[in-house]
Amino acid sequence: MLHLVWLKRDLRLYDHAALTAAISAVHQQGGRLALLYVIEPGVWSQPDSSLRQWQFVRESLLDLQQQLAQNSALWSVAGNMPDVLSALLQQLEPQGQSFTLYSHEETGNLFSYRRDQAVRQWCRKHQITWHEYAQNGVRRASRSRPHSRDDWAAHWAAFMEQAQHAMPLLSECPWLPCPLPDALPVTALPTNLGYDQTPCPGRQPGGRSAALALLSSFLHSRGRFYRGSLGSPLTAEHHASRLSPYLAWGCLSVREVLQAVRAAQQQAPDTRWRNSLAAFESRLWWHCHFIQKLEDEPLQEQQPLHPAWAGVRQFNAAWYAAWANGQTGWPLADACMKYLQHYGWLNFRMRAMLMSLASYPLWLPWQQPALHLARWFTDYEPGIHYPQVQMQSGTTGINPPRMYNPTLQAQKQDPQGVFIRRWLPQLAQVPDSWIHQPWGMSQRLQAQCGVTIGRDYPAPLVDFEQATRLAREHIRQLRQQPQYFSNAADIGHQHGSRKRRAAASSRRRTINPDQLRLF
Ligand SMILES: Cc1cc2nc3c(=O)[nH]c(=O)nc-3n(C[C@H](O)[C@H](O)[C@H](O)COP(=O)(O)OP(=O)(O)OC[C@H]3O[C@@H](n4cnc5c(N)ncnc54)[C@H](O)[C@@H]3O)c2cc1C
Repeated sequence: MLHLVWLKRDLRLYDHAALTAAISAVHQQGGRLALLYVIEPGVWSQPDSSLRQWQFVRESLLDLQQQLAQNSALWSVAGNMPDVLSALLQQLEPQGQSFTLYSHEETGNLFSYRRDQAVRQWCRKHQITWHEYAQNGVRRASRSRPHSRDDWAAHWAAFMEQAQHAMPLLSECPWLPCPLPDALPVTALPTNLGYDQTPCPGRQPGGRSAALALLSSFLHSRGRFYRGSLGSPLTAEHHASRLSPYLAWGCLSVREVLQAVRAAQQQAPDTRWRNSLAAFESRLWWHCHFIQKLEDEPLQEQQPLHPAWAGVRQFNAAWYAAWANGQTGWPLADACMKYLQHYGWLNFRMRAMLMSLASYPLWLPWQQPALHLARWFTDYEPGIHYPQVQMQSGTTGINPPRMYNPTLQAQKQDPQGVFIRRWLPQLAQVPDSWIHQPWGMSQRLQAQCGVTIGRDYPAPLVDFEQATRLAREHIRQLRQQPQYFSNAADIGHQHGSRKRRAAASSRRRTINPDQLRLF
């Protein structure tokens, strides 16, 4: 019997529930072990995939290969997962052999959701057992345990307190060399997969070794200034943990990071440091809280959570292209888009601002902007991404709309225009007093600074005040639909965090309409 561990978004060996279970089955039942990574053309041709994500995954696999003992078996095979499994069974059956499949549960995009359904069907048809394990605080509903958010926080806390799975003694495992003729050594993996091929010269390197170094630098030095540094793209670059791609692709487990943070908190030399680490810990709770939303409603990738929002906004190809290429005329937004293109990462507040600008003043449907950001995020995590996108574009019905004013944000987060000038060199000579609103400069001043607005740098696509007034009016009308607030109450009941206990008790009956009118 072969015990086959299918690696997906869990590119590590440590704290790996599926690997631990497979090894324990080998010890108890006998048989051999292998790790499988499938390069699925379906995954890498999805419009949310990109070269930068693939490069990160490829580096993570190379790093993982280095951690394996010499004789161990990491198979990498290209193909659709059910076809790969069929080919494997064909090789094993003539020798009277079969296999058991082990993996983590994945809350991925709709493609991976349907792929997993196909794999489940395939396993049933061929009488192959597939064991799946949770890898974070997300809870999968089943017939015996229907979805409920009521005791979710307790479930999350219990999962995070469990002991981590130890690093297995790999040299003692009986590995099975790959019997599939078209398997590739990890060193020969393709180099250029992904739908979007935009280069990303500042991308974070993939792999657990890089992840551990980053975690250590965060816990022991950078993390001290975490709190208070997250809003500005200038400070967040250094003091945010930057662990997101390593969590998204599973080079680190959320549990190991959380337990490391708690240990560091015990030793933190001062209150500032302790508070920063506590703030960081709360983000790890959000991580799972958001992924749970997509787990419970996979169609969120395509449809608004609140049905009243379906088909409300109009696509404007020229405005979308300007937004996606950093040509909106709002300097901080454009600088952020250039920065994201270069680094594959952006701090939370600026992600929220970009999404909000697409959704309110530009009134674009969220789906295209969501795909654009997904492709450019090396840390693309569907379970965080789509619920965040829907939250920032107001389509959940349960979050008050946040219309980030790009000029006010720029004045606050980049008061001297250091970030703006770095990413928009055509504005390098613009004085501080105009750097956040260069369209207001006189012709003479423009000539003095060597920039012509409308030629070297665009004027804003729309007047922000006017456009957001219109957006508010659209929203006001939507909320007059008879079912609007009762639908919102149901959504709150299904996806709400239950963090505010007092509000939670009445949530089933109604959501306070005033809360939704706060903007
Ligand atoms: C429109 C939009 C899309 C987003 N898409 C993604 C995505 O695809 N992948 C992704 O990892 N994050 C996403 N985020 C959340 C957040 O912006 C990033 O997690 C964060 O900027 C990553 O940087 P960091 O690791 O330094 O974060 P830190 O502040 O150091 O946080 C540590 C970890 O906590 C989690 N986390 C932090 N903030 C949030 C949050 N607001 N919601 C949920 N989890 C959070 C992440 O796993 C993060 O790595 C999105 C936010 C917005 C507004």
